[in-house]
Amino acid sequence: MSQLTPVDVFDYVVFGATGDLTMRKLLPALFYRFRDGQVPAESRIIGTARSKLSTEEYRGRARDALTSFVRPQDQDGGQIDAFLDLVHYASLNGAEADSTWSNLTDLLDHAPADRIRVYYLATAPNLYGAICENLHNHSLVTDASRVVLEKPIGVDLDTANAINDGVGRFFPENHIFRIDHYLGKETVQALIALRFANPVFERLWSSDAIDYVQITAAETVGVEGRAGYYDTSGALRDMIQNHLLQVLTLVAMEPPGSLDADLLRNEKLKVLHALKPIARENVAQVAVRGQYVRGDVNGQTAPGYLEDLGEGKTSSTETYVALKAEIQNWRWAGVPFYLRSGKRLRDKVSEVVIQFKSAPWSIFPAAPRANRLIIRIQPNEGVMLAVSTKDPAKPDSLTLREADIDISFGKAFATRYPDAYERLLLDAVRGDPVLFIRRDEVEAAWRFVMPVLEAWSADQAPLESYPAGSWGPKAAQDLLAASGHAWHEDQG
Ligand SMILES: NC(=O)C1=CN([C@@H]2O[C@H](COP(=O)(O)OP(=O)(O)OC[C@H]3O[C@@H](n4cnc5c(N)ncnc54)[C@H](OP(=O)(O)O)[C@@H]3O)[C@@H](O)[C@H]2O)C=CC1
Ligand SMILES: O=C1O[C@H](COP(=O)(O)O)[C@@H](O)[C@H](O)[C@H]1O
Repeated sequence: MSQLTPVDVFDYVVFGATGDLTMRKLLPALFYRFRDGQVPAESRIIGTARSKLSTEEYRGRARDALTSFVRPQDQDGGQIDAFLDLVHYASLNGAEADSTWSNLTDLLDHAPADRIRVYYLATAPNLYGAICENLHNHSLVTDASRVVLEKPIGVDLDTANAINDGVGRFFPENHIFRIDHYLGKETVQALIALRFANPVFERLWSSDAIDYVQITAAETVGVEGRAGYYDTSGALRDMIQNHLLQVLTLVAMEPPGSLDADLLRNEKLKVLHALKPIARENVAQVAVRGQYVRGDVNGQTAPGYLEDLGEGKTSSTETYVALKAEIQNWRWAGVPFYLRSGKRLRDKVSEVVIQFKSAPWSIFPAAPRANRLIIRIQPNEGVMLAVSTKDPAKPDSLTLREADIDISFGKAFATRYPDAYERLLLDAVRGDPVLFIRRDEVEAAWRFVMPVLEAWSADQAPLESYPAGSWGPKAAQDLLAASGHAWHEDQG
């Protein structure tokens, strides 16, 4: 069983409690932490949404969600019943001042004033400001209250600022927890450990030894049931502005003075500030956008994006992005960071590839391949270092062959990998913001991607197509080939 830090009794109030995120991620995550003994018995999980449901009806929905999204081997009936006893429901429209707020206040007024209260906003982000204002006006924001904001924080810099201003009027910054679930992934945190607990890597971690870096989040799924949201977003907003830039900051940041949340986030922010601004007129040279068309995924024909949207729909929303980022500082000058993310690609894989430079001179008949460090975020979590070694199949010569020093976390640590939300949901209860995004980080990330969004909305760069089940448009290979580089899967 996992070793978890005890937390105080809390009330977790989820706005958007009937939605996909709550059902698929939040309730299962809270259930796992309850099962593992971290949730004190007097705590409550209070769902709210406009749907008129009784607590019993909501518990029925929550039970269905747990049955669908908790691993069968973890579905202990007694534990699920005990967990559901903590669940309550209050029907209300969070965006309307005169809605049925008494359904919520009646529940919360029973709790001691100093009980930890987490308001988790899992609704459309344009409601965040109004919900916070209504919480305030109904005297529901106590000193022990915090608010968790789901992504996306806005669709551009201006809307992000409006959301942050709206929430910031009622919650101080240190009570605002902006979630990026990539930071909750064990392997993303393992990246921090790899870099700063192992000086052997840190000594090599710069342009002295590193040629280029690739950060990939590839998915085989399409837009599933979220086409309405996705078509207004696209891959740049959905994945690059947040998850991939966050991973980039962890790869590139200087060692913080400690694991203190602000010291760590200060270092991440410096990386975002050091990103070379992309001029609108250069977008086509450093960024590729694509949209999937009908193709073959694992032997099955998969529809194209427009078919996924529905008959007769047209759209120029990108489902794939590849981007060349550069960091203007002493450590990273001259080292491209290639980011890419897409839907309906060949494999589901999220990884960081550190491509080291070649040896300056080879004494072997065939030059050794440069070393490559791969941090597998998911699946097959682990760290691999590709090294050249003597080929034992050719005993008469010093012929080289590549082999991996392979630490598979699954083999090394026989433990269940918790879903990212488990850690983050309970970190918010503990008031620990280290794995959450500070407002200035959100703004810096938006500032970086804005010229790309603007150029694309003005059609200043082509929208490439790629077959479902491929690795994306050819233009993404060309982006790297222009500098003599190649994506991991093209390296042979
Ligand atoms: N689903 C996912 O995988 C992910 C989602 N997100 C983000 O999480 C948020 C929620 O997403 P998702 O669950 O998919 O969305 P859904 O559309 O499935 O759910 C939205 C929820 O909000 C409720 N709601 C809508 N309006 C109001 C209102 N005025 N007052 C109170 N409740 C309201 C809805 O219930 P009702 O109609 O009954 O009011 C419903 O429970 C979004 O910001 C999304 O971008 C982020 C990452 C992943
Ligand atoms: O935030 C999001 O992330 C998921 C991918 O998450 P992962 O943990 O499976 O890598 C993505 O499917 C979704 O579109 C996006 O909103």
